[in-house]
Parts: sequence; C-alpha cells; structure tokens
Amino acid sequence: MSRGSGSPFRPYDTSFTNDVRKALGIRGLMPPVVESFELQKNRCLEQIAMKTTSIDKYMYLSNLRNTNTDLFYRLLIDNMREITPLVYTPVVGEACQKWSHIYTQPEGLYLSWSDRGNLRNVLENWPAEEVDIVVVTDGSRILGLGDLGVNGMGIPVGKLALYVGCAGIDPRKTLPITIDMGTNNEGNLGDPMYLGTKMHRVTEEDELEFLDEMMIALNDRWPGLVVQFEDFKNPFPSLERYKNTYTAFNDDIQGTGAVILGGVMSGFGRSGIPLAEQRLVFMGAGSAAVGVAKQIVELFIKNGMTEDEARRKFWLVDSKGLVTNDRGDHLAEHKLFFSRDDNSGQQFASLEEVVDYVKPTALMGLCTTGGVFTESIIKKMAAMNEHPLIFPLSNPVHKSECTFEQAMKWTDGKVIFASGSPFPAYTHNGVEHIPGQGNNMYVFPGIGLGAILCQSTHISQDMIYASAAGLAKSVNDEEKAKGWLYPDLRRIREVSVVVAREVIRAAQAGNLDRKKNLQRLNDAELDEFIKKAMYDPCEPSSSHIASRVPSGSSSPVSEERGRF
Ligand SMILES: NC(=O)c1ccc[n+]([C@@H]2O[C@H](COP(=O)([O-])OP(=O)(O)OC[C@H]3O[C@@H](n4cnc5c(N)ncnc54)[C@H](O)[C@@H]3O)[C@@H](O)[C@H]2O)c1
Ligand SMILES: O=C(O)C[C@H](O)C(=O)O
Ligand SMILES: [Mg+2]
Repeated sequence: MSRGSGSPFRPYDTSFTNDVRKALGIRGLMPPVVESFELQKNRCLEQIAMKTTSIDKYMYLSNLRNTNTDLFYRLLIDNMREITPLVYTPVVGEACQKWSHIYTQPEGLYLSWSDRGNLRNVLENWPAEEVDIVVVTDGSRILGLGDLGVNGMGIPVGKLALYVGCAGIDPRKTLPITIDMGTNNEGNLGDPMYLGTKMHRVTEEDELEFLDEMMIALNDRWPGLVVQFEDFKNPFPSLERYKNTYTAFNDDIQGTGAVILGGVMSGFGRSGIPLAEQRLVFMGAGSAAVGVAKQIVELFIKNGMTEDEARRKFWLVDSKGLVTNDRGDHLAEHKLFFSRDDNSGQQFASLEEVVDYVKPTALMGLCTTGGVFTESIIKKMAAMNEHPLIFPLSNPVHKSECTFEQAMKWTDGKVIFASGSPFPAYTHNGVEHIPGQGNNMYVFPGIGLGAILCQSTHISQDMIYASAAGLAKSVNDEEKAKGWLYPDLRRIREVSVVVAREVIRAAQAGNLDRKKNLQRLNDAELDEFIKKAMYDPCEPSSSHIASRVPSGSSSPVSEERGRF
C-alpha cells in the first residue's frame, strides 16, 4: 500500500544489493554504494543532530517514516530513548499546535462531519486491505493543550508509531483517524491555514451518533479490528457505549490507569507504607485522574479492602478545589464515586490546603496545569513521608506539575517519582538518578498486540488490570536495585511481550479470545509466538522487496525498458 504522497515501500534503499537493483531495474537511480541499515541509521542520527529545532527533527522523522518505513522503525527501535521524545510527547504536542502550518502530506484518515451517512464509502478510500488497529481522536483535548481540532492528527500518528516500534504491530495494518467535528479553538477558526472544517463543535449527542456510524463502518470493512480512543475531552460516553460491543478501549482512562497502577505497585513497596495507610491526593479530576484512581481501587480491593474502604483512600481536587458532596456545584458523573462526604462541611479551595488536611502519602498530577506542585507543597510531602510518591503526569513537559529536578531538590532526593513526559537525569549527592516515565506508552502497545493476536472480542477490565501486572513484573532486578518504577525504555519490546501475554491470558480466562489454539501454549511458547508475530524491520532482501513493492509502484523504470 502507499500512504500519503510517498510510498513507504518505494524501492530506493541504499541497502539493496546489486542483484536486487538489477532485478528492479533501478541501477543508477541511486548512489552505487551498498550500505547496511546500521550505517544508514548513523546518517539519520547525524542529520537529526544537524537540525536545530525540535520541529525540524519531527518533520525529518515524519518524512523518513513515509519514504523509508523500515529504516525509520529500525532507527526508532534501536534508539528508543532518543527518538521517542521526537515522535511522541513532548515534541508531538508542539507539532500538533503547528500542524496546519507544518503540514506537508496526509498521514491518516480524516472523517468529517460533512461525511456523515457516508463513512463506509470514505473508509473504502483507505488503500490497505487489512487493518488491525485504529487510533482515533476528535482533537478536543490534545495532551494538556486543549482543543486543537484536526491539528490533533499528530497524536494518532504518534501513538501508532509507538505501536509499531514498541510492540511490533505491522505498520501497514495501522490506521490513524482524526474526526473533524469542528473546533471551539478560536485561534484555529481564525487561522487561514487551519486544515479542519471551520465551524464550532457539534453537540455531544451528534458526535456520539457519528461515532456509532464510524464504529459500524470500521467493523464492516475490517471485522474485529482494535479501536483505541485517544484524547477526547469527554471520553466516558464512548467508552461505556463501545467497550462491551467492540474490541475498543480508551487509552487516557484505561491505559493511563494501568500504567500508573503498574508504577504504584512498585512504588508502594518502596515507600514502605502498607496499603491500608496509603492516602492519595489527585490534582485534577478528569478522565485520566479518574481512570488512574479506579485502577488503584482495584489493587486495594484485590488486597482485601471493600470497595467503600478503597475509594476513601482518594481525595480528588479539580479547578474548584477538593471534590466534595456538599461543595454546592453540580458534579460531573465521573467524579461522584470519589466525591468526599466526610469533610464536615469544610471546603478546601487550594491543593496546599488539601495536602495539610489529608497528609497524603502520594500526590498525582493530572490537571493540565504546569507548576502546581510548588516548593512549599513538595517540601510538606517530604516532611510528612520518608519517601513521598510524587507523580506529575500531565503532558507535554511544560504542563508537568513539577520537574524532576524540583522534586529531587525539594525532597532532598527522597522522592519516588514518575512523570508523564521525559525529564533529564539529575545528579544528587554525586549520584545520577534517572526519572521514571509514567506514560501509557508502557502498556497500550502491549494491550493492542495482545488483543490483536488472540482476536479478543472485547477489551475487558481484567485485561487492562493484567497489563498493569505484566508491566510491574517486567521491572528486572537491576532496575529494581536502582529504585526504578518502570523498565528501561530500551527494553520496551520485551516488556510489550509480557504485557501482551498477560492480556491474552486474561482474555482467555474471560472467554473473550477467538483464537482458541493459543490456549494450548504454555507461557514460554506463547511468548515465542508473540515475538515471532512482531514486525522487526531489517535490510530488504529480494523476496522482501517483491512482496512490498506496491502494484503500480512508483518505480520510474518500466517493464518495457528492461532491467539493468
Ligand atoms: N502520563 C500519561 O500517560 C497521561 C495519560 C493521559 C493523560 N495525561 C495528562 O493528564 C492531563 C489531564 O488529562 P485528562 O484527560 O484527565 O483531562 P481532563 O480535561 O479530562 O481533566 C483535567 C482536570 O484537571 C482539572 N484542572 C484543570 N486545571 C486545574 C487547576 N489549575 N487546578 C486544579 N485542577 C485543574 C480540571 O478541573 C479537570 O478535572 C493532560 O495533561 C494529559 O496530557 C497523561
Ligand atoms: O500522549 C501521551 O503522551 C500520554 C497521554 O495519552 C496524554 O494524553 O497525555
Ligand atoms: Mg492521551
């Protein structure tokens, strides 16, 4: 297939041997030297280093992905720590903000309000015969950057790049979708270059109707595909509507919930505080915060608490202060479960007041507002706890509730830390510390891979919980000894195998798997099966090229002119 203006499998790779070049009739159309991927990767790294802005690096990498897909993924897989921040958070945030201005080629499918009633036909235009996985956004809450409209396309593109890089999903079977329901971002509406429909957003009811049509159309064209919902301002209605009907999940609620659960499973152990004594304050009470809190509730319940005891371990703070039953405003439905009824009529407007009142063991930031974990608050956390858990999880970097350096300095190195976006290492008392990255990228690739391989009918809560347990299990002894909550990103493909295996086992336990013969495999055999199924690009061989050159390929040398 070809995506966009460039064909990703165009036969111009300097790794082609002379025989291959001859067979394809492309001798002379490229420099004579035959190179390994290793050498080509070094050239790519050199070129990235030459670019002075992050956006230039992002655009270079997008172009590489579209013109030499295999080389791009080899580069990503082998340089995960260096390349991920350039194709994913934080740089993808800036790319989305500038999307309509840096645009050079289409990289996914745009489904517009004016296409309603006709979505099945629009899907027919996507050139791939097979699609295993879709990531879809409506652009209404892109990272912590608000409503970006169709400029949010960078998010499905970036998430799917990680599906390929981190879990070996075949890039030709991935489909990024942005639905264009209008935007309430006045900047976009007034921008002559804005690439979306210039209208205010349709109502939530209209959007749900549109999503219904999209889900039916997608499953009609590619039955059973996995659909990941991403960065919707209000993601709860679609999750409720589709989780029991399709193989679908919401990454911001469920993926984030699982990745932070995985981190706290390790972090609670390190803090030395028993589960029964944990008290968690969340700054932010949106989809991600509630998703994370609900997953941790499950951990408490699995460890013997009642649901009521478990939910009382959480204090959620939103833009109006501590979420309480008697605060006097109408609480959105998703906040009710955690709303406090034991505040004796007292209300707490600021995070600092809540911290004084609750004396938390853990502080989670999912509020889209940078810097709200102040020096004073963090110092209080350190005074109250031997090892306070502080997770500023908002993205991208400038929305992070504090930096790693601040958390280390203000707790004198005692903090147990994870952030949503990557921070540099920090040296404290002569020892270099690497911060954990509590980002859903540690689980969504494995969740998708597991669901695809066992052909799961749904993605159940048990499968999500299993992904967190798989992640926690994946931290090796060396990483534990260094106090890490998450595995080294360079091992992400190994981690995705474990996550996928646990997800498959949970699907099997719930009888949701359609590919029943995987049940006969023991864990080692299942891991082997998963690894073999993963895309792992290498220098193209003749047969590889023959299978990938698209029909009607853009090779400028036609059959008639012969081969040399
Ligand atoms: N680390 C990860 O893997 C991960 C995953 C998902 C989301 N996130 C991040 O979490 C953030 C929130 O995402 P969401 O989907 O929950 O968004 P949301 O819009 O649903 O929720 C935001 C919440 O923050 C509250 N809030 C906003 N400003 C505040 C302030 N100044 N003080 C207190 N509360 C405030 C709002 O009232 C709301 O409850 C985003 O920045 C997103 O990038 C991170
Ligand atoms: O995209 C990310 O980096 C994580 C998360 O899904 C978010 O919305 O912030
Ligand atoms: Mg997201």
